[in-house]
Amino acid sequence: MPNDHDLVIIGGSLAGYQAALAATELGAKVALVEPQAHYEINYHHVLRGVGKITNYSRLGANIGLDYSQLAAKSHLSDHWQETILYARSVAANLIEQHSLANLAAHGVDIILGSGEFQTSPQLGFKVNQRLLQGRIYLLACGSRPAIPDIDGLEKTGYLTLENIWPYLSQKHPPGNLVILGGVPQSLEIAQTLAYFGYKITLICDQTHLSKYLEPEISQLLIAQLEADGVTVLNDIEVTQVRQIGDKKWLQAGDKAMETEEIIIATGQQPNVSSLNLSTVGVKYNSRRIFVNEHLQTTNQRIYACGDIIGGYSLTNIANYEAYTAIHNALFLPQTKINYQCLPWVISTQPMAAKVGLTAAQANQRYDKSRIFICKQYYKSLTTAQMHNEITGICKLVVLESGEILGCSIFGAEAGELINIIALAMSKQVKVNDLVNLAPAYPGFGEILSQTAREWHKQKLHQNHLLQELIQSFLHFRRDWNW
Ligand SMILES: Cc1cc2nc3c(=O)[nH]c(=O)nc-3n(C[C@H](O)[C@H](O)[C@H](O)COP(=O)(O)OP(=O)(O)OC[C@H]3O[C@@H](n4cnc5c(N)ncnc54)[C@H](O)[C@@H]3O)c2cc1C
Ligand SMILES: NC(=O)c1ccc[n+]([C@@H]2O[C@H](COP(=O)([O-])OP(=O)(O)OC[C@H]3O[C@@H](n4cnc5c(N)ncnc54)[C@H](O)[C@@H]3O)[C@@H](O)[C@H]2O)c1
Repeated sequence: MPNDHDLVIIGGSLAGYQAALAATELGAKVALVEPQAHYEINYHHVLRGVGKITNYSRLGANIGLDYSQLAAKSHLSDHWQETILYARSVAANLIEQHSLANLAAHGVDIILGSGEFQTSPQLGFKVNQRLLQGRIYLLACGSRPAIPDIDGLEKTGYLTLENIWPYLSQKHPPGNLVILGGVPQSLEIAQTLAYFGYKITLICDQTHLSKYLEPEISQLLIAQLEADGVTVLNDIEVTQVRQIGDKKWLQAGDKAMETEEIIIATGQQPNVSSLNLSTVGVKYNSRRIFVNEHLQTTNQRIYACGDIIGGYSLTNIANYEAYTAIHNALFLPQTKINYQCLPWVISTQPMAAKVGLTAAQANQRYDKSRIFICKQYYKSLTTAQMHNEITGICKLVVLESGEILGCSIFGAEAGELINIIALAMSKQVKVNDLVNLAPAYPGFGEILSQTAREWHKQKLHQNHLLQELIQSFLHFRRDWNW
């Protein structure tokens, strides 16, 4: 029996949206199933922009400008409601830009609702009494918070990163919050709320905030969060939670603490329960759906992308996976997923950004003697001094051949700079080419060429023969005026 659609996409987030648009533009017949009319926008990026303003007025006051009144007046908690309203208006614009109506206008068959797979009479996805029959299916249904098994937590109640905004938008939100878990979004939200005068305690059960960060960047990030007013308790596990009166009480290591609300941010779990996946032979566990390197699930006609396949819970990664899946689904499943050159950021202020391997990961994969670690600090940059953005570091992990294995940056513009390295890595540009980059001056791009130059220095330092050769050559030219 012929299929009605080339592709049926289940889930209409940004990744599902982009996949539907890309496939339609290629001429495919696409249906998209999504239970909600609007996709969710998180406010914290917009709020952080406003939060920065007080930081600037504080800086003005620090250097003796008559900003003291402004700094005092602009205590942001006084303007919380207005700022939330502003964030909502930005969100509304973004929602309109990525609306399902927009997709429908491009010819995508939009079905509002949630459904399930069935195998009889043939493979299909049943939603609102309608059976969608696609040649290929793409699962992009995302994930939801995974709640840790902590004594008393279910009874006491909690919020998650997904449902905090309606709660925090109330007229008198609580001023004292505990965030449990060090995922990128929890760090960003902790810092943003601290800008607005919230008393935030961030608890993470590991020594470093994340296993993906270079240890020195993790330390700088913790120091920055603390400087912004977040209390960071790392290497501590929360074991018990209780409600006492109108307060919540937590046992974290040997510390007992009281808070008004607990926000859980300890990882995600895939949205799989309602899809009837076992009937169609799609295997999964509590963390993810299993996919091969072409993003096919254990049923070859069903692909998956984004948070539902676990791994990196980030929008840019979900979008990359969506494009790869579309390509494989519509044509031949030949393109392999490769995360090596994909950048990711933690959008704190300043940002932490990374692509490729950390030094520790490189040391596990290669002989240590073949690896060069090049570091440079932001304080060495003219532009960093000019803009008072001197907190920061850039770290490059390079193979002896000059191949760039990875880069981690913490500092101003890190989220943009990392894209240059990601492109360099994907095009196999060597570290030498970064030395010759000649970035605009003054500018933060200088940190890349300065860090790359460290590779030259280290190479030369190691090679005594070359050092002597260069010395003799220069000596010869001086003496012979040649
Ligand atoms: C608070 C928060 C802040 C974040 N901030 C950032 C950030 O700043 N930068 C960044 O890169 N990443 C961020 N992320 C992560 C990012 O949102 C996800 O990695 C990304 O959205 C994953 O895309 P996805 O398509 O897999 O899933 P989702 O975006 O979760 O979308 C899944 C979609 O599927 C739909 N759906 C669910 N169940 C079904 C079903 N049964 N049938 C049909 N449809 C279904 C949902 O309604 C939803 O529209 C943030 C996440 C959170 C929770
Ligand atoms: N963390 C990052 O910097 C980062 C970067 C890129 C991608 N990701 C992706 O984000 C997702 C989650 O990342 P992860 O592997 O770091 O998180 P995870 O799921 O292993 O744990 C989430 C966080 O909560 C903390 N935590 C868990 N239980 C706790 C408890 N009882 N008390 C206190 N803290 C507790 C963990 O230490 C960790 O910081 C993964 O899909 C990962 O691939 C994370």
